[in-house]
Amino acid sequence: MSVMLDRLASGGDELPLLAAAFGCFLVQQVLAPFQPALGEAIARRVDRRCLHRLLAVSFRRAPIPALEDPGTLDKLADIRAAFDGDLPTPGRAVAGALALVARYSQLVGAVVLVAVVLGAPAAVAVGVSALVVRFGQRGSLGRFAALWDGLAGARRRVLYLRRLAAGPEAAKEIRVLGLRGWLSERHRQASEEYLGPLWAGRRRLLAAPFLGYAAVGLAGAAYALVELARAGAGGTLTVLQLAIGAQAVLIPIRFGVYFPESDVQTQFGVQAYRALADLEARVERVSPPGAGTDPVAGAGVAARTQLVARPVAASPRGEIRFQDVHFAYPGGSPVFAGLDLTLPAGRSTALVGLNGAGKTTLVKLLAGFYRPDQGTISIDGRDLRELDGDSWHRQLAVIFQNFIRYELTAAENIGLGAPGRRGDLAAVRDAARQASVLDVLDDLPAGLATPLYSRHTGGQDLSGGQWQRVALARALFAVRAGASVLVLDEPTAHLDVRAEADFYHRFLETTAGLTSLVISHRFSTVRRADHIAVLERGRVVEYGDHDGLLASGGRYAEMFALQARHFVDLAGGGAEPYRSVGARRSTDRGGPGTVEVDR
Ligand SMILES: Nc1ncnc2c1ncn2[C@@H]1O[C@H](COP(=O)(O)OP(=O)(O)OP(=O)(O)O)[C@@H](O)[C@H]1O
Repeated sequence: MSVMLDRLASGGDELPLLAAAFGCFLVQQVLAPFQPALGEAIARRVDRRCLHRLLAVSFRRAPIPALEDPGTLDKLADIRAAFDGDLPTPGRAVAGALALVARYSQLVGAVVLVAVVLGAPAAVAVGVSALVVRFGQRGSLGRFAALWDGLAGARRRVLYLRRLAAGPEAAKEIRVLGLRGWLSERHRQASEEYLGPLWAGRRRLLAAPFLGYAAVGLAGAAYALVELARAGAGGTLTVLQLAIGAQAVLIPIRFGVYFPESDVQTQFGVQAYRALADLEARVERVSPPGAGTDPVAGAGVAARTQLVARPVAASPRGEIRFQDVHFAYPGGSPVFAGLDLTLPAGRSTALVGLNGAGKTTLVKLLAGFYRPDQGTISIDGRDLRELDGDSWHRQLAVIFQNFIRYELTAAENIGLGAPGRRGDLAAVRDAARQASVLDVLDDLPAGLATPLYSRHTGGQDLSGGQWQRVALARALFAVRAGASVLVLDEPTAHLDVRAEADFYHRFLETTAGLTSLVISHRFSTVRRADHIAVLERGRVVEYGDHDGLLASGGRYAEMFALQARHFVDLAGGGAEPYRSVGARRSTDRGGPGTVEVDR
C-alpha cells in the first residue's frame, strides 16, 4: 500500500501493485485460520496429556489422605474448573504462547521498519516503550493471578454454595427446611468474601498501573511521531518512507496493552498446569514413584519404599491380623490406641460399637487407604504394606456405609463390583438374586438395562433399601469374580424388617467360605457372625460369639439388651415382633426375645 501511494504521487502504473496487494490480502485471509487451528491441535494434545496425568494422580497414586487435604482439594477444584471449561487449560496456554510468536514477530518487523525510515533512536524509543508497557501489564496480570490463586479456598466455598442452591441433590431438603433465604444470604456473603478482595485487587493491580504504562507508551510513540512529522515536513522522506514509517510507528503503539488471544490463556493456563504439578508433588511426597501403583499412603513412607509390592494370591488363607494398631486422622484425636483384632479366614466377624468408635476407620485401614501410625496389619503374616495395592483391592468386596449410586444402568451398577466381568449378565443376575433385588430390577421399565436415575430419559430411581441391596449385589458380584474378603459396613441400615430378616436368614449362605467383616448397629444382623468384636476407646474390649458375649454380661450384652428391650417395649411387653425379625437357627441357644424373658 505504501509503494502504491508512492507511485500515485509520481503518476506510475499501480495495477500490478494493486494485484500484488490483493494477492497478499488473499494469502493472509487463507492463512489466517491456520494459526488458531494449529493452536487448537496443540492445545488438545497438551490437554489430553494433562488430563491423563490428573486421572493418574487421582485414581492410581493419590492416597486418600492426600486427596482429603484442603490445600489439595483447592488445587483439584481449580484444575477441574479448567477442564470443565471455566478457566483456560494448560493446552490453551500453549496455543496462547503460539499466538504470542505472531505478535512479537510483528513488533520486531515494525521496529526494523522504523529504524530504516527514521533511524535507530526512534526505533529504540518505540521498541523499548512497547516492551515496557507489555512487561508492565503482564507483571500486573501475574500479580493479579497470584491474588486469584490465594483465594482458591473462598472460590471453592462459593462454588459449593452455588451448586448446592442450583443442583438437584439438596433441592428437597432446602425446600422442606426452608433454607432458600439462608442459602441465598450465605451465598451473597461468601461471594463478597471472594469477589471483594478480587475486585479491589483488580483495581489496584491492573487499573492504576495501566495509567503509568500508558504514559510511557505515549511518550515513546509521541517521540517517533514527532520525528516522523519533522522528517516529513523537512522533505527528507519520500512518500514511500512516510507511508511505511507512519504504519510502522502505529504497530508498537498498539502493542502490549492486552492480547485477548493469549494473555488470560497463558497466565491462567500455566496456573492450572502449576496446580497439577503441585498436586503431583503433594502426592509424590506421601507416595513416591518407587511405591508403584499402591494407593496406600500416609505415614511410614520410608518403611514402605524399602518394601517390594507383591501381588496377592487368593488370601487370606489363615487370618487378617490387626496388631497393636494406633491411628489418628491428621490433626485429629486417636481413633485406635493399641487395637488387636484377628479376622480368621473363611469365617465371619462382626464389629459393633457406638457411633464414632472407629468401625468404618478400621475398614479404611484394612483397604489400605490409611496407614496405622503404629502397629501392623498383616494378611497371612505378611504386612499389608508389602502387598500390591491393586491386587489386594481385587481381593476385597466392600459395601461402604456411603456406597456410591452410579448414574448407570442396574446391570452396570452391579457389574462394577468387578469391572473386568461386568458384561457377564448371568453372573450379574445371580448376584442380584442373592441380594434379593432381582425381582425389583426385573420389574423396571427396561429390566436390568434401566438407568437407575430418574433424571435420565427412561431412567428410574430406587428406594434407599433397594439401593442398598444393589450395593450388596455389587459386592457379591465382586465375590463371584474372585474376591475373598467381604466387608459389609451397615448392610441393613436402610432395609425394612422383612428385608432385614431375609438378610439375616441368608447371612450364612452369603458369607459361606468367605473371610467377612460385618459392621452393624442392628444386633439381628450381627448375631449370626462366628465372632463378634466390641470396639470401644480405640480397642477391642470384648470378643467372642453371640451366646458367649451375652453370657459374660459385658458391653455387648448391655447394648443387645437395650435394643431388645426397645422392641419389647414397642410391642407392649411381648417379644414376638423382634423374634420374627431375628428368627433363630435351630442351633441358637439365645435370641433377643429370650434374653428379655430370661432377664
Ligand atoms: N476423614 C476423617 N478425618 C478426620 N476424622 C475422621 C474422618 N473420618 C472419621 N473421623 C473421625 O474418626 C472417628 C471414627 O469415625 P468412624 O467413621 O470410623 O466411626 P464409626 O464407628 O464407623 O461410626 P458410625 O457408627 O457412626 O458409623 C470419629 O471420631 C470421626 O469423627
